[in-house]
Amino acid sequence: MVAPAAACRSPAPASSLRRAAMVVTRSFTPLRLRRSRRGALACAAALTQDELKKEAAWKAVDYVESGMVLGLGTGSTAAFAVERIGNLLKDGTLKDIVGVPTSVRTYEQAKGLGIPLATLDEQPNIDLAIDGADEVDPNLDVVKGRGGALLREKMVEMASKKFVCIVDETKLVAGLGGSQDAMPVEIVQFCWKYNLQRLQNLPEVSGCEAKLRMDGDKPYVTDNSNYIVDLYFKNPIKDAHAAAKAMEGMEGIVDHGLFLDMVDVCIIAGKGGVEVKERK
Ligand SMILES: O=C[C@H](O)[C@H](O)[C@H](O)COP(=O)(O)O
Repeated sequence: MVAPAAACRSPAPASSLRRAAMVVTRSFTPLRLRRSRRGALACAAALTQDELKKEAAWKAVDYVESGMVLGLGTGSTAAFAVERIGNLLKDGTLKDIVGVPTSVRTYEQAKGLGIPLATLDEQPNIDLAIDGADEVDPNLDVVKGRGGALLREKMVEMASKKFVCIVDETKLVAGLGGSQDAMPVEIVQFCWKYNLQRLQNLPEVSGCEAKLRMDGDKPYVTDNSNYIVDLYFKNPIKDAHAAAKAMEGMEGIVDHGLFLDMVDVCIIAGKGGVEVKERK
């Protein structure tokens, strides 16, 4: 089942960007590990962050149907979804899946699991993308890219009819930038200091500290041969749409980790259970 080209998302019109998304909680499922009331308490308390990530990932795979073209996300949460898809293909529950990986890492994992793969050039119309996030705000706008895969993720997820984001509850923030951890920006290598300075001084992200991401004693290089500047905020970004627009207008900035108006469904696994939130 391949989505028609018209079904792929296009950037939201400027007028709708500042409107708060309507987000509804569609369902709340107690954790799968709960078997009895007594057991439930014991299990929930014992769940690690990785187990919560797996809960969210497995729930997202319920959206996968045979015949779909899938965007395969990157990161520790998405890896659980990729593994699950591989296993369901192996045991015959799923058939005729084609995966479009969002990083070399995910390509290697999916290939190892025997998932048939294609590039975005070969499969530009994706039915469903499943991926993790670093921060999720109440509108289901997210920060992505702490694993360095933001550019390919954004390309694949923009080309997807539906984007299901999977997180554990530690990723929830009141406003993007609020975790006081990195908001990544992918930049060209050429004169990177010039762009780092410009990012640091950009009024729309005022007050941030910009740092070149390192890999040991060398700059970190993305799958696309670019560098990453991580922006650290003391307070949440005031207007994420304005910040995104400002960065998109800068020469040498390839892309940024603000994924706005993109997530259709967010699956959040917490100690109490798994919550499914939908953007309407
Ligand atoms: O570049 C990495 C991706 O955007 C990841 O989806 C994101 O960093 C979340 O990763 P994790 O699931 O490992 O927390």
